[in-house]
Amino acid sequence: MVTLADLQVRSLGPCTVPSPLSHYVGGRATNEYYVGEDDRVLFDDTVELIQRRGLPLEELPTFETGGPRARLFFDPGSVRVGVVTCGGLCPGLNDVIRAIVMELHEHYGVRDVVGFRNGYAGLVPGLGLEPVALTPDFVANIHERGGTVLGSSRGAQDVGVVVDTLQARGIDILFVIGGDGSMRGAHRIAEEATARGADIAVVGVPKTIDNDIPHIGQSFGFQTAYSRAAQSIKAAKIEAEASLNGVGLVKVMGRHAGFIACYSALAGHDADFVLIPEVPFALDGDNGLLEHVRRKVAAQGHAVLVVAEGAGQEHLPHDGATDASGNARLADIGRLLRERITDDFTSRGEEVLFRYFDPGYFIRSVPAEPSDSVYCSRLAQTAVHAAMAGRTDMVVGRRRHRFVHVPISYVTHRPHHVSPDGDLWLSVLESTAQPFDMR
Ligand SMILES: Nc1ncnc2c1ncn2[C@@H]1O[C@H](COP(=O)(O)OP(=O)(O)OP(=O)(O)O)[C@@H](O)[C@H]1O
Ligand SMILES: O=P(O)(O)OC[C@H]1O[C@](O)(CO)[C@@H](O)[C@@H]1O
Repeated sequence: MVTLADLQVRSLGPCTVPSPLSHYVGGRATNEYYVGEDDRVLFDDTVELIQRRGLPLEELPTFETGGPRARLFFDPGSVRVGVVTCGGLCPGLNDVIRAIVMELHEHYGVRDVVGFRNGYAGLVPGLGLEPVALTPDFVANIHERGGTVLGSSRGAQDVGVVVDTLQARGIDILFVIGGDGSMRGAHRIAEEATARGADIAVVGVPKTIDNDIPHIGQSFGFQTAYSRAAQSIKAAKIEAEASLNGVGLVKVMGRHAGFIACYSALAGHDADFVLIPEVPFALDGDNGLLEHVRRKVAAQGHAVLVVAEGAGQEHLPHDGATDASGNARLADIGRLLRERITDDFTSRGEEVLFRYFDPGYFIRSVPAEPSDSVYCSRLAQTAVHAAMAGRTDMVVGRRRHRFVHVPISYVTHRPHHVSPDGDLWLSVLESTAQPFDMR
């Protein structure tokens, strides 16, 4: 008998290795084309990586190609599917939910899909969070709204209890839409299911507006988020320009990575300073930020700063506080900069008009823009194809225009960072290092 274990993604290993896919339950999707069962993608950046490390050519890592398989592991007529969204919000969550439901319904004829409410908490009995039936009617217009119709949450859940619930409800496939924490949770659920001998496919669609997930190209919702942040920067510019000695500061999200700050600044060319977690900066002294801001205002009459929330943490006291999921609570760099810049001008007897913008929750709660919407749908479709073909413990991603299957462990190690020197290749190397070292 074929089990999920026979069908798993093996992204590490020689590209000549025969596919592990050799037995199937049967069935066909109603798609017009099928991905060859052995199709794998070899990316040139990984070739370069391996060559730099001096590893033999036959160990090149490959990624399984995403797309519909001709033969399925689950019977569309009887498969039961669950969907859950966890962690912080992100534009496009509803698009992903909608596309999962529609793909299952339209292309596979799957009728039994439920949404677990408020993240993994919805898989814990006794909290009054009954799953909701996800039908085409229910999801028809949800993409027009920001947020997630399923709700979300942070905080720890017992993986044993979660798998108990999946088994009790007869769930065969669980789609997890969430960030790195959610993917760690998904991995543990997949492991626990395997340990119990339960054929439950767990497939992730990675999410974060911070865009710091390695191996998947840009994360969905990021483009919408930075486009909106760019509007705040534009507003800061207009306010600062119109004032005598105007200083505009825009604080955006980005705990560990400054992608939103950088891309939103690049989108409008209105920012004079962009501060990101990847680049420490001095506040005081001749080469400190305060002096640079003062000079910029003296030269052009105003200045605009964009700061990612994780930047400049070295200048702030930390109390070790964490959120419900154990993520460190950052100290407020925006407030510190407002105080220090204002004090700096005042202490010199100079006037300053400071305008502070924090579009954080606004930019992540809006509906996805069209390009993100399309991307969400394609990720969701890839996830459905993978799950129906019996893949588990994996996420979907788009690397260099190809939709691929990526083992979860690839995306939970070493977040992707802005490469301050512009060396994208090196940042790929960094984000790739951990999985390779694990071999
Ligand atoms: N290390 C972990 N092991 C198992 N499960 C985890 C782990 N970390 C988080 N989770 C689960 O994933 C859920 C979401 O995690 P978290 O709050 O860190 O958000 P996230 O998925 O990282 O998204 P975001 O990018 O918005 O922070 C938690 O509620 C928890 O159930
Ligand atoms: O306030 P919340 O909901 O915990 O989320 C904030 C965090 O979520 C993120 O957007 C990641 O999803 C971080 O940049 C940010 O610090």
